Amino acid sequence: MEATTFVLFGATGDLARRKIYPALYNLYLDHKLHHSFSVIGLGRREVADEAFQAMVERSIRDFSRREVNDSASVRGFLKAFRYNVLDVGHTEDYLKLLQRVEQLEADMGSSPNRMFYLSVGPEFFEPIALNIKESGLGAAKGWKRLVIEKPFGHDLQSAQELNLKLSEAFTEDEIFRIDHYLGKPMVQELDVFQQTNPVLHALWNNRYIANVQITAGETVGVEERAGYYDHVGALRDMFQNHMLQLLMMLAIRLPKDSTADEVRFKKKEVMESLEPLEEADVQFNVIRGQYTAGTIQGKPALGYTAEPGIPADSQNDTFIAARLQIDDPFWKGVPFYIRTGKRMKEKSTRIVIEFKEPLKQNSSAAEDDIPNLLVFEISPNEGITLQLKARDPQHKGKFKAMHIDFHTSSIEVPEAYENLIYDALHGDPSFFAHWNEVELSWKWVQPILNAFAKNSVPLYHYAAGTFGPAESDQLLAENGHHWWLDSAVDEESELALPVASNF
Ligand SMILES: NC(=O)C1=CN([C@@H]2O[C@H](COP(=O)(O)OP(=O)(O)OC[C@H]3O[C@@H](n4cnc5c(N)ncnc54)[C@H](OP(=O)(O)O)[C@@H]3O)[C@@H](O)[C@H]2O)C=CC1
Ligand SMILES: O=C1O[C@H](COP(=O)(O)O)[C@@H](O)[C@H](O)[C@H]1O
Repeated sequence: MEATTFVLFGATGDLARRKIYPALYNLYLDHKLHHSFSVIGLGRREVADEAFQAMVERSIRDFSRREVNDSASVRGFLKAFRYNVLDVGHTEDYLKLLQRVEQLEADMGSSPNRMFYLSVGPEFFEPIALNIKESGLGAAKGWKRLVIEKPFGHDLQSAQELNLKLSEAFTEDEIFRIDHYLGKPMVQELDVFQQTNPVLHALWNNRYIANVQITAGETVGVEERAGYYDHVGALRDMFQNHMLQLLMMLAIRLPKDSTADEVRFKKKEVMESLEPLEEADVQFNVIRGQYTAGTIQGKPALGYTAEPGIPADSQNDTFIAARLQIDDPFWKGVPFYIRTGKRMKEKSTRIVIEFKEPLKQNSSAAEDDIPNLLVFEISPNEGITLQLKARDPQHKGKFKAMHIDFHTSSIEVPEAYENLIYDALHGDPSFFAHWNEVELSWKWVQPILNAFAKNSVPLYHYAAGTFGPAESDQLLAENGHHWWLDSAVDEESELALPVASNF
């Protein structure tokens, strides 16, 4: 890794405190940062370097996955941090920043490699990129990179406009669009499992797979983000980016040791093969939901429209489930079911692959209740479970579920932001969203946005603490399928996902 100046816009914000500083600290502890690595934090408020370092220290104490108890390490880490006042719209602030960056590079004797991280509201992405160009901050001899947070646009047109503007200041190779789901370790493993394991490689197609189910359930509601969330909804907040990225990562078929370019090319192919949804067909393939009052883990939860800051007549989607089809030789005929929602029964992101059962049509209904599944637990717990249908030795003629399990402990596993920041520092774009993917995702989602905007799709309600509206079950039932493992939290179920002993 080369010496780098990490220029952080939005250094006093929530994301920086909760994710970016803890990630940098863990990279530092793992000796994954260059000894000349330095950070210049930016924001409008006046903060002295020492006060900024104290803020960073608080953040790592509050949010690092590892205990912070070695004061020498903490001091060594904090030495890298400085702060400058910068208002996004003030061109003179960029010139002051340039002076400071150049001075720092000269003091450190390091090459002018600059990573600009935009941890600010999306309305600032464009002016910042253009000011970086015009101030000369982006004109040094070393490399420059732009790391940009979501949301990347509000719809297809705004995303295209934003991309055009950014490309005036940065080339595609220099833009690293963060989708933090791509940084989750289990997501980064998906292509490896499929490429390197001959069993999985052989089964990864429509001959053996009946359907794929991708769920990202959250127990939280809108929290303090009512203003943002009510204009965005589950479709833009989670589905267009994180959920479609999970679909791409699962569906790509890669040769061994693929390059970043190959990964991105294959992901683009998946998106191009996704059967488009006409606006008139949205109602048949997409379920729009909104939570009402309910109970989550024994605690009462307000309904969405009773949340502070949400209009009483809001039609916003807090849940979405969709049925998608990939029209390529590997996946044709395999439905991909995707759902995500707030205020659901459990916090869990997982992918469930249900295998076909050749003899199913001849078997009894009871036997049909035990499918052969491969489950990738992505977060907050991480693991893989293979559920096999087995004979029940205690009940002759009956079957039961047998589980083969692997789980990891969250302390050992790097946080998504550690992986992503490390990759961006190394210039590895494999786990960042290429513009092609982002544009194709918006294209696929646009008819749904249109249908929602016209209210031509029903808004179904679900009680907080459930798995979403009953209509989402119906969506799968139409194809003879069933959301598996919803019953994982139901102790009486035979399909209970075993709790890993080493968590
Ligand atoms: N928070 C999260 O968990 C996540 C956030 N994101 C994205 O990350 C980005 C940042 O989010 P978050 O940290 O929550 O936002 P916050 O509102 O907490 O922080 C915003 C930051 O921007 C700075 N800022 C605001 N206005 C200006 C301005 N005119 N000039 C310079 N700096 C300014 C603020 O500093 P000051 O007030 O000192 O100017 C502050 O540091 C957003 O794009 C968000 O969508 C993405 C995923 C998760
Ligand atoms: O990007 C977002 O993701 C979080 C969920 O992330 P996770 O890593 O906890 O699964 C979601 O709460 C938020 O609304 C969304 O903007």
